[in-house]
Amino acid sequence: MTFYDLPAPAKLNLFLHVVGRREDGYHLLQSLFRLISLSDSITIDLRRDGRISRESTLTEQIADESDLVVRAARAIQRATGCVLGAHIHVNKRIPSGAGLGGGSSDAATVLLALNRMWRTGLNRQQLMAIGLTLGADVPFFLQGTAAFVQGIGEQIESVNVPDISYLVFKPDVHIETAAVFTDPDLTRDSETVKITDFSGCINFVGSGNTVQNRLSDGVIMRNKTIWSGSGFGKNDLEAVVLRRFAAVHRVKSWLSTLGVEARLSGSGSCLFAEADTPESAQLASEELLAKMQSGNEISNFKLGGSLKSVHVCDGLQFHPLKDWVSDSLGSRQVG
Ligand SMILES: C[C@](O)(CO)[C@H](O)COP(=O)(O)OP(=O)(O)OC[C@H]1O[C@@H](n2ccc(N)nc2=O)[C@H](O)[C@@H]1O
Ligand SMILES: Nc1ncnc2c1ncn2[C@@H]1O[C@H](COP(=O)(O)OP(=O)(O)OP(=O)(O)O)[C@@H](O)[C@H]1O
Repeated sequence: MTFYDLPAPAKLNLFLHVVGRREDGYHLLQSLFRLISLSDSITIDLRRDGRISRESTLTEQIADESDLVVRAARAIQRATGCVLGAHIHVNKRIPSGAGLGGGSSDAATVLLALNRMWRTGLNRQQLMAIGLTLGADVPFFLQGTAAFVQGIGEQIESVNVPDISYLVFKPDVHIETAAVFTDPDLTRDSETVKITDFSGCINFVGSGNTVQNRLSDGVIMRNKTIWSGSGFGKNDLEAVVLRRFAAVHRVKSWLSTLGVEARLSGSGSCLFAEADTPESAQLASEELLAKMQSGNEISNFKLGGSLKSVHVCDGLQFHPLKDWVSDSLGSRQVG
């Protein structure tokens, strides 16, 4: 049996506030997560010998036991006592060390797929409990919709987000999440917010009542993002990342000189900006890439080689495999 080309979509953190720190050093967050169409693709073959093997196009060399897809498969075997195995092939498209949650999303897709392939019968809550042992973002991917996420990733409330598109800018640097969270200058005491504090901003965009502007140099972008337009939200990790990683700083400044206010996702290195439609996102990306290639010096500022890639993607309302697991409780005991 083979499951072909299963999607593992990336996420963006539309805002990310650090509101405290636990005794074990982990930080308490409040973040609005959404899924985007930039996805890895995973193919899984059933193995009857119980072994878990993998191949991956991830350029970074990591041991099998560190790969989140292997860890996810072993975790579900352990939790259910399943004696079946799998060969997992991961085609990476989501940049890693980028704040897009690619590894966590791969793990979530493997949990959803193996639960079905092996007929282990776990429900969503049970998969989410296993997912949290693998990474803080895994439960979000298993929940499968945009969400207000609190704690270190375990408190998840579904929220409505508008159908808009995104440009995701990948600076030429890989960032380790731990390096950002341990920085002494990190803001750790942002005020806590409630869903009602920001839901108005989301509906404002969803109603089509948006601020869009053709900039004088021809780049069609939302001039005021929903967040800067409303003055709501920020990414508390961004100041540390901009100070420590020159490539991110350069890309952010270059975009800013073009009137594009991009924001960091997660602990970076990716920055994102919003566009009203897929067409305006595509057009903006082409215009920005043309500017980059022309090597223009804009406002006395050089981009240099700091921008590695630009991804045009759509916001997703649902994880494509959301319905692969039941929400009903008590279908199987874990342990
Ligand atoms: C910041 C986010 O990108 C938001 O989506 C994620 O929560 C990060 O999740 P992740 O990449 O899975 O991070 P992990 O591999 O769990 O954590 C790496 C390291 O970052 C720090 N860390 C991570 C998450 C968190 N809430 N507080 C932390 O202090 C810890 O030092 C941890 O050892
Ligand atoms: N399947 C995988 N795909 C990508 N990275 C993986 C995978 N398994 C393990 N890793 C390890 O996890 C590290 C970070 O992965 P990933 O790119 O998913 O996180 P990130 O970009 O920091 O996103 P976030 O912090 O938002 O979760 C990688 O550098 C790699 O060492």
